[in-house]
Amino acid sequence: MGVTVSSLASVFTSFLSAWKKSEDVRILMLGLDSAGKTTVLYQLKLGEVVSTIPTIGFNVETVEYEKLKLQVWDLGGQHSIRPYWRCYFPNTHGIIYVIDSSDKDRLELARSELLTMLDEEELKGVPLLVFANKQDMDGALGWVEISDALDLTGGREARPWKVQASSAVKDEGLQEGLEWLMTEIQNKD
Ligand SMILES: Nc1nc2c(ncn2[C@@H]2O[C@H](COP(=O)(O)OP(=O)(O)OP(=O)(O)O)[C@@H](O)[C@H]2O)c(=O)[nH]1
Ligand SMILES: [Mg+2]
Repeated sequence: MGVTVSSLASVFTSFLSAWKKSEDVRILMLGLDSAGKTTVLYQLKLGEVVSTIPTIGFNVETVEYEKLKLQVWDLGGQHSIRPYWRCYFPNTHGIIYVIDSSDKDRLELARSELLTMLDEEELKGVPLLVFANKQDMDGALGWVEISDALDLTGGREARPWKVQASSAVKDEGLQEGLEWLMTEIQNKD
């Protein structure tokens, strides 16, 4: 027999990597209501600021990133809708968590909703990008302060994570954050 186990394995590996390249990457975008998720989604998709209303349910859009098609799910963040976030957890490749950096009163709530979500088995090890959004607003906390407040270091978070300063209305920090997330997702495969 001319076919060895190792040559079979290498054919299988190249098949897998070709398949993965063409496969959609599924990104879940979450955060409290009014954090700016829908604004981020359409800034990424269209390169413009759209006028939004609170999302009831979800928006999903295909965002092109290099040669990949990202399927970005933007879920409504209102209190009554948050219990449904979990329905979207399976098969997630990357998480974007959006925080309104000017909403200091709800930073602790944003943190606890994030930690509850990260405890879910289905999201184990999935890379996490946090947008410290609305940096253009007076009095917004900087990304370092947001990062300290979230306190994601330590054993609890066995996943790659990053806090990125952003302004969805000014299109600042979004591409940088997405680039980091995609590198992590691709390194994981
Ligand atoms: N100043 C400023 N305003 C922003 C920014 N991002 C979003 N907003 C505004 O914040 C408000 C809420 O934005 P949305 O994108 O609808 O928020 P959301 O997170 O989708 O909210 P839900 O759908 O209720 O979960 C809108 O008035 C946006 O224009 C930002 O970076 N800076
Ligand atoms: Mg929305």
